[in-house]
Amino acid sequence: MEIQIKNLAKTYGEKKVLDIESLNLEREKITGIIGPNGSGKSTLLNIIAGLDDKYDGQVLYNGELIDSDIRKKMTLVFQKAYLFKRTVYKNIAYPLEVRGVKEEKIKQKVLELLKILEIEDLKMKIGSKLSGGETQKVALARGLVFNPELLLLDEPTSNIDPEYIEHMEKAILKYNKENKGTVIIVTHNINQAKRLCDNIIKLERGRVIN
Ligand SMILES: Nc1ncnc2c1ncn2[C@@H]1O[C@H](COP(=O)(O)OP(=O)(O)OP(=O)(O)O)[C@@H](O)[C@H]1O
Repeated sequence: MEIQIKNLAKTYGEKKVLDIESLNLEREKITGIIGPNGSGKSTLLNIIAGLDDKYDGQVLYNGELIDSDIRKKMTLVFQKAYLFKRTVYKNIAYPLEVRGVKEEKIKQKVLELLKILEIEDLKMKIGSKLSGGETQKVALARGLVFNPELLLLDEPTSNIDPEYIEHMEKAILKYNKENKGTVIIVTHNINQAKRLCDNIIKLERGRVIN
């Protein structure tokens, strides 16, 4: 899938926080969005995710306006994810449950992700009681579990210790290569952007800088 943005403008009160004439986010690629605090990165991610429709211009998903059917094909992993007050297993299983996937298949997928991300020890812990870093690991697993067409990541490793970041990056790359999943990742870590991304977009005061 690909995202096409045309004449996108977003304002809060008097302030224009996004002003993008034209931008294409390529299918099956990993695109990084970088830029200083307040440059509009999260705002752009929310708009692409279909969580914010108060803007001018067009944001198209494979040439179509984003509606509830399209929203089901993608997921946004927030920097501070909200996990349910149930086990980590159940949290990760949730996107598959709501899509009516059979119990056996759910089990297989959840166990696979717990293994890939090396978080098997968290399996029976309660999601809402995890640390910030643990929460980010589980949130990534929950995002990956249903093989979305588009995975949107908002600073997914901001609370992760340096040694573990590699596991998360590997999981993202595996999903991108094996499932042809498209990824858009907001990161402040320029080295991470270089390691992961096919394309890097820089925002400054809501505009794309080349
Ligand atoms: N709900 C809101 N109401 C008013 N202004 C907002 C709101 N949300 C964001 N903004 C403003 O929009 C601008 C862009 O914010 P955004 O969160 O997209 O930046 P960002 O690039 O993701 O920043 P950071 O790197 O700090 O996470 C900022 O100036 C911010 O203050």
